[in-house]
Amino acid sequence: MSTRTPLMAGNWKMNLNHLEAIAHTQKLAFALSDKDYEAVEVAVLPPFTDLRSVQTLVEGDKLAIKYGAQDISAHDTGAYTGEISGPMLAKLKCAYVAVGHSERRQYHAETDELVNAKVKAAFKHGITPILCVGEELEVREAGNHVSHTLAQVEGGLKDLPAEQAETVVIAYEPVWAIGTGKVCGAGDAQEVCAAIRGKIAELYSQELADAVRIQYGGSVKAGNVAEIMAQADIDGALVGGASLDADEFVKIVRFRDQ
Ligand SMILES: O=C[C@H](O)COP(=O)(O)O
Repeated sequence: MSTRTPLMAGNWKMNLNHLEAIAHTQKLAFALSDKDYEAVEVAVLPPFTDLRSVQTLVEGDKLAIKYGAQDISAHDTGAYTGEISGPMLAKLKCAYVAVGHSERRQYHAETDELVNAKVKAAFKHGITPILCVGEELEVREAGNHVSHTLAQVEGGLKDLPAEQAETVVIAYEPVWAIGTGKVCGAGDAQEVCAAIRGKIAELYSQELADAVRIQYGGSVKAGNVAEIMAQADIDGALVGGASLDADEFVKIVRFRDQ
């Protein structure tokens, strides 16, 4: 297990309307205690339409839960119908934003170049990007998963100054393990996460790479989180489906008890 503070983030994807978001966040807040927040940073990534409600709840009740968005526009303002900008997310005091999630890459044809622009847009507005990377099944079967993922890391971090790179969060999510119930073996996940840290060391320095948090994502549940978190280069989880069940997500946050 690493010495970096773990980040457990629930990516709700396109689930929960704003009323459900309030109820869900309240349930998490009720279950989690100071002891949990001392050991783990907890974040939720609701849909855009829920963010104001979650912000109101978190600020009103002074909750320690962090929140963020699932995507960000590369542009600050302008004629970009349907997009949500960094200044808008900053105004909602988002701490995090997922960038380059495989579902954005797959369904919205996001390239490494666009993902890099979004990473920079997040930092420009004081929001920490969670840069998502990972290979499709055919890439893994061809044995190219490490080089594929490292190219995404390099593309996503291109021209990023060291003071920003050291605070970025990387989420390694093998696409074939997302929402499928197929978990990447903890050792296999560790292999790629260690390679990601090595790539960051090559791009910046070992000291900087040692500070970066790398999450694993892909069918994380209470039943497998302890083994995943036992790996030296895994510093948290980006949780999809299981984060929609408050009791399950709390168990994931309490991975040391599982
Ligand atoms: O962002 C989260 C990941 O895509 C993982 O989703 P999952 O936990 O439903 O497999």
